[in-house]
Amino acid sequence: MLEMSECENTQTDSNIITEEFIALEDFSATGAEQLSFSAGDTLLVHEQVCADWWWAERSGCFGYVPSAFLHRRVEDVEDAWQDEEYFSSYGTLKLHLEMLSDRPRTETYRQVIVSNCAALRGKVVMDLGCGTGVISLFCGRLAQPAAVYAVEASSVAEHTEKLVKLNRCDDVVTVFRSRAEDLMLPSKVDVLVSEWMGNCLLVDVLVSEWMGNCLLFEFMVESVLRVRDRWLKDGGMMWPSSASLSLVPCQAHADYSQKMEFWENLYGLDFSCLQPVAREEFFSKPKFSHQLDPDDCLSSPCDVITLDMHTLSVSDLEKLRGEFRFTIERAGTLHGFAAWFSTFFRSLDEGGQPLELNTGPHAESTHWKQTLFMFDGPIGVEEGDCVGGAITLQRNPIWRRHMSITIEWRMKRRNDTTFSEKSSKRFPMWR
Ligand SMILES: NC(=[NH2+])NCCC[C@H]1O[C@@H](n2cnc3c(N)ncnc32)[C@H](O)[C@@H]1O
Repeated sequence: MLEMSECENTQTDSNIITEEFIALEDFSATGAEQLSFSAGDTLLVHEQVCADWWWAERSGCFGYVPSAFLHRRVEDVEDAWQDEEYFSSYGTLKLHLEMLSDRPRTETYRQVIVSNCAALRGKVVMDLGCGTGVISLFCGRLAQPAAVYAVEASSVAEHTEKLVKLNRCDDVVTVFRSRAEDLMLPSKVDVLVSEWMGNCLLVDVLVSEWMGNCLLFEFMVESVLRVRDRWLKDGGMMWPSSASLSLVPCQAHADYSQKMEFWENLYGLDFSCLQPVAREEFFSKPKFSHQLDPDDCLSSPCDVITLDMHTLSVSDLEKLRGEFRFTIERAGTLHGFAAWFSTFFRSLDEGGQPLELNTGPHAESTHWKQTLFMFDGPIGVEEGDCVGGAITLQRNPIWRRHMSITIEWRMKRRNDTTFSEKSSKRFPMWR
């Protein structure tokens, strides 16, 4: 990032304005003339002194701020939710085929309905984001609810109507083609069931063919919470009832070899000057759908963030932080961390056993697989070493389906008494 001194020599770039901007990320001032701020803060920019540094004000304090951390106010950004692209991606069968083909995922929801079928008798259920309606059909065919509201915003809802009739559930299941937040319903519901989870729990990554194979992100959990607050009866059940993000320090020799070491000797030629470019291109963002080999786990995994879906609030989603402390259980190479999620479904029966969908490396593989966060360089580790730190999921204040994940860590070698300096790496998803 440009230093202040270079900036002051470029007065010609100066541009006097008075415009509000939103901070995308936290910024900690490194000098008295700079102004610190947090993600989501509104800053009043008075002068774009040069391309990289602007003179701004926040709550009566003035200082230089890095322009890269700022974005025009959200109302200037059309469609911060990118709903048109998002829902269009679900209008074709491709993504529904992928989800329905995911046996552990779909079978878990079927098991939830089967094991609660007695308690579901006479209940009103909402299936939020029902897609083709498979969960609603499980309810209609395997239990005797009073009513099932199958809510789907994309055009796949036309097919869902037909599937409900074909499977003789139209006496119980009603399809609403609507964004769930915009619904007007005849009654509140006893159970709100939804399959909203994503690769890093909160954000699912879609390859949008509608948008020319560009990546799109879901952030469906906000819709689930808003609908819960409006339509779930007091004491009603959320399925999943809770969700947790798990993390483990891991090896990734294949990825490091194929993307980094690859350039060292290419047909007898030295391409190693491309390694910094490769690092930026391949390791600066999370690697989704990574199949983590259990033998590449260097420690036992731990749950770093747990969400109680009955009490979690939308504002909690802006920034979620979890701490971790791993003891390395066998010598190896620490290439980074792998993450995945688990969801839990409380029983409607008092004392009934909860059900779990675990998408980790030790469970049957799902379409999400795991997510790999690669460090810039590998770290040799020995049994007994310790890796401590924190993971932060910071939602993008502008692009509401986007977030960034920052991992901070320190190492303590087994014979040392103190931890190393803190290392930190931010992985944007996507802006
Ligand atoms: N686990 C995930 N990563 N996604 C699986 C569920 C996605 C389904 O929910 C629909 N959907 C998503 N958000 C909404 C919403 N707010 N209202 C209605 N349908 C929705 C979406 O169109 C798609 O059919």
